[in-house]
Amino acid sequence: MIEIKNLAKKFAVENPKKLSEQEKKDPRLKGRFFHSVLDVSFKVNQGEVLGLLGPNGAGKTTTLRMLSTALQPDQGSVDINNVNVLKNPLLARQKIGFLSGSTGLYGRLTGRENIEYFGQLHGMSKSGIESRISELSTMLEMESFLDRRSETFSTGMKQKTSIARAVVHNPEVVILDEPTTGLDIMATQTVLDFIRSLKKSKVPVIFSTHHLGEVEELCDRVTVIDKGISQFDGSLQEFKNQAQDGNLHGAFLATIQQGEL
Ligand SMILES: Nc1ncnc2c1ncn2[C@@H]1O[C@H](COP(=O)(O)OP(=O)(O)OP(=O)(O)O)[C@@H](O)[C@H]1O
Repeated sequence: MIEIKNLAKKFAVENPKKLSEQEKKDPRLKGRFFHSVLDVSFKVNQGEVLGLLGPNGAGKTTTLRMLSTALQPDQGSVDINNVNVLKNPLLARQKIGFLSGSTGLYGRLTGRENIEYFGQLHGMSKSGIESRISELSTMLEMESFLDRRSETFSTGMKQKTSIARAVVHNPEVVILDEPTTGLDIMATQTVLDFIRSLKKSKVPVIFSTHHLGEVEELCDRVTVIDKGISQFDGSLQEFKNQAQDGNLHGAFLATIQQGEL
């Protein structure tokens, strides 16, 4: 189980002129600081998949980066199976598999070598890494390109390799930042099937997305972040109930409108 309580993160604004017009009008801009995340809380149980939704700039990536310990929160707590992971980032990295939107692969290494390298960083044995790569390459349909240099990869091949690399150490929780962005229909389906298989093996998954179809297909729980605040956190059915006709687009818009009242 992973529980996030009252996370907050602000960034110093180095050059106010560089802010977008939208950010200049955003109530989260207070003096020299932009409060990207003000108050985000949610919870995912064993074997549940949580979809993190929100408009552009809502604070989803900042939240996920705090969960993965890439960013230190100003406030709040992250517990995985009742262990406060923020107090122990090394333990957190063992427990969490994180796919960030911007992780680059080492172009001169093959797909396999990229994944192996991360397995080594996690202290896995050679044979453990080998059998895990074989398992992941089947699940993510990577066999045909696994031994090619990753600089030659398509977007889909890169993404599959990045996902395999993120979960090579069999993490207790998997966090994916927009895992299907830029992927074609086949690659998207493979990634969604992979999330489904994590769910089957009871690994909680948190993923951000702008695709409501993916939420309908996969998610048990939904959290909607708007302007740095979790405006909704509940089951998929509770989320659907936000709209009179149970339509996810309607539920999303109703949640955002409620937050603006
Ligand atoms: N390092 C930083 N310094 C200053 N501002 C930042 C920093 N990182 C994020 N922000 C700002 O915080 C806000 C939230 O950004 P974030 O990337 O978390 O949004 P998001 O919900 O993931 O958006 P999207 O759906 O567009 O990916 C944005 O206005 C962004 O410009």
